[in-house]
Amino acid sequence: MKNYAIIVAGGSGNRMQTETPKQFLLLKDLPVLMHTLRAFAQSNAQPRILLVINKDQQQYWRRLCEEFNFRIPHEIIDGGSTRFYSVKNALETIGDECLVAIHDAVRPLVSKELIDKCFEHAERRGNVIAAVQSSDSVRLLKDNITSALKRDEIYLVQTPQTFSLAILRTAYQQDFEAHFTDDASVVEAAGYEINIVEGERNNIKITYPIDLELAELLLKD
Ligand SMILES: Nc1ccn([C@@H]2O[C@H](COP(=O)(O)OP(=O)(O)OP(=O)(O)O)[C@@H](O)[C@H]2O)c(=O)n1
Ligand SMILES: C[C@](O)(CO)[C@H](O)COP(=O)(O)O
Repeated sequence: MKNYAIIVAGGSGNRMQTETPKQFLLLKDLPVLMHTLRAFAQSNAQPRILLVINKDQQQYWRRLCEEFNFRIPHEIIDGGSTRFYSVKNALETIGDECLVAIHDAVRPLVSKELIDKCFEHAERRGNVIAAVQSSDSVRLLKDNITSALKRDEIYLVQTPQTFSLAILRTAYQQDFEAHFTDDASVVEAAGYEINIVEGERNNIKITYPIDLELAELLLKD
């Protein structure tokens, strides 16, 4: 069975507050997005890579590929108005039954080992997401009152999130809801139980400027 990877890079990076969207910023002299694609290209799973980028940034990305002599094969898909619609656009281009890993372009430190582990678990169990247990104590704020949660029961969700295409197809037929912040929440709302595998502490999401500085420090030479 063929494997696919949907790399979502259709965001505008409002929280990062840089003129250039964060997925194109340089991380150790290479655009963030190229680190991410390289991890997937180096995995044993060897997925076909579908890269979701906003229409008005596609030309810029092609120019970057020339400038950096970036030759990893990938197909470019138009971005949507939210992450949900970006994923949906990519799913519509996949024909055959397969496993699909969905990954944030802005998690460039993902290892090929984690990518492969997610494909292996999804093959056996239908779906799996990478997540790490909270190392901080956590509290819930509701109706102006805070209460402690049991941190052993709290997982911080990462990507890859890997599913059989059949599950994703069903799930992404739903109407968009604001609480669909990742693929697992979409699939869960369609009635599936979500499986977790241990993610990686290094697999950070570049959201704020400090995350890019951290990624520079964490990236192995
Ligand atoms: N319409 C969108 C919105 C987000 N993403 C992608 O989803 C991932 C996670 O989203 P996030 O970190 O929130 O990125 P942005 O939406 O760019 O950031 P912000 O919310 O700060 O604007 C990113 O790789 C982003 O490019 C996408 O493909 N299409
Ligand atoms: C998919 C995700 O990275 C899992 O942690 C996260 O939900 C994306 O959230 P964002 O608000 O779009 O950054």
